[in-house]
Amino acid sequence: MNQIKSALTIAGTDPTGGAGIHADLKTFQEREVFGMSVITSAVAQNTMGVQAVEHMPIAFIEEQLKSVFDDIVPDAIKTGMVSSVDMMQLIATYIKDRPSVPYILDPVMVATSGDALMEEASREVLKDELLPLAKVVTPNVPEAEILINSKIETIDDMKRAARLIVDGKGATSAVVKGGHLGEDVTDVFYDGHEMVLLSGERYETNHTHGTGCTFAAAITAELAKGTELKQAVELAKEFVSAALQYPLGIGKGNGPTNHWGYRLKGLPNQKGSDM
Ligand SMILES: Nc1ncnc2c1ncn2[C@@H]1O[C@H](COP(=O)(O)OP(=O)(O)OP(=O)(O)O)[C@@H](O)[C@H]1O
Ligand SMILES: Cc1ncc(COP(=O)(O)O)c(N)n1
Repeated sequence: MNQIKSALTIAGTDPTGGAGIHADLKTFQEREVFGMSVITSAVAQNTMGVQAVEHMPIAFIEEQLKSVFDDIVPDAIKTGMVSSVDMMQLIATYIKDRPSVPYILDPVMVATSGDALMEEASREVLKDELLPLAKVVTPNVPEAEILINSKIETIDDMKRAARLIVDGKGATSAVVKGGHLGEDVTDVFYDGHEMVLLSGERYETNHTHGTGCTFAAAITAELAKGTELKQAVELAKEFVSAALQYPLGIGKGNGPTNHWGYRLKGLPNQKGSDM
C-alpha cells in the first residue's frame, strides 16, 4: 500500500468554514491528502466581513508546530494568515529545517471584505525571510503590488511582478493571480525559466470567499503527492475554477466556494482516476 501523503496548513480560522484553515483542510481532503493544521490566529469572521481577531501566543504556535513535527512530518507545508513578525520568524525556522519539503506561501494580507489580516510591519520580514524559502508564492494583484512596490494594471505588469518575485527576491516560482484584474481571470506562473499564462472562464458570482486559500491549498496538495510544479499549478487552477462554477448559495455576503465542484465537473482526483 502506498503511504498516504500529508500536508500542513499554518493559518488563521474562519468559523463559517469558507476561508483559512477550513478551506485548506477541505481542499486537502478533496485532493486525497491527509490534512493537518496549526492555528496562528482565531478570526471571528463570516461571509460579510471580519468581526474580531485573537492571535495565538507565539509559545502556543510553537507547541502546535512541535506536536505536528514530532509525529507526522508533512509532505508539503502551506502558510496563509501569518500576522506578526514573531510568527513569521518562528515558522521560518521550521521550514528552513526541512528544505526538501515544498513550502507554499500564500501571502495573505487583506480579506476579501477589506479587513487587514497581516500587520504592515510584517511585510519586510515576509519578503526577506519567507519568500526565499517558497517553492511557490501565490499573491493576488494587490499583494503582488506590495511585494514589488509598484502598480499592476495589465498582464504584462503581472509578468514583470512574477519575474521580480522569482529572479529578484528568490522564490522558486510565483503565481500572480488575476481575479482582481478587470474582466480577465488569467493567472501568471513563472518558475525562473518559463512564463505560463493560466487562463480560465470568469464566473459571475459573489461566492468568492476563500478563493485564494483554496487555490494555494490545491497546489499544496498536489506538491505533497509529488505532482510536478507546473502541472500542480494548472490542476489547482482547474480546481478553483470548478469551485467557483458551482456556487453553494449560502451566506449573506460573499459566500464560500464549492470545494467539491470539480467532482461535478468530472475532473480527475488522483492522476488518471475519476472519483
Ligand atoms: N470570478 C471568477 N471566475 C473564475 N475564476 C476566478 C474568479 N475570481 C477569481 N478566480 C480565480 O481564483 C483564483 C484566486 O484568485 P484571486 O485573484 O481572486 O485571489 P485572492 O484575491 O487571493 O482570492 P479572494 O478573492 O478570495 O481574496 C485565481 O486562480 C483566479 O484566477
Ligand atoms: C483566516 C483567513 N485567511 C485568509 C483569508 C483570505 O481569504 P481569501 O482566500 O478570500 O483571500 C481569510 N478571509 N481568513
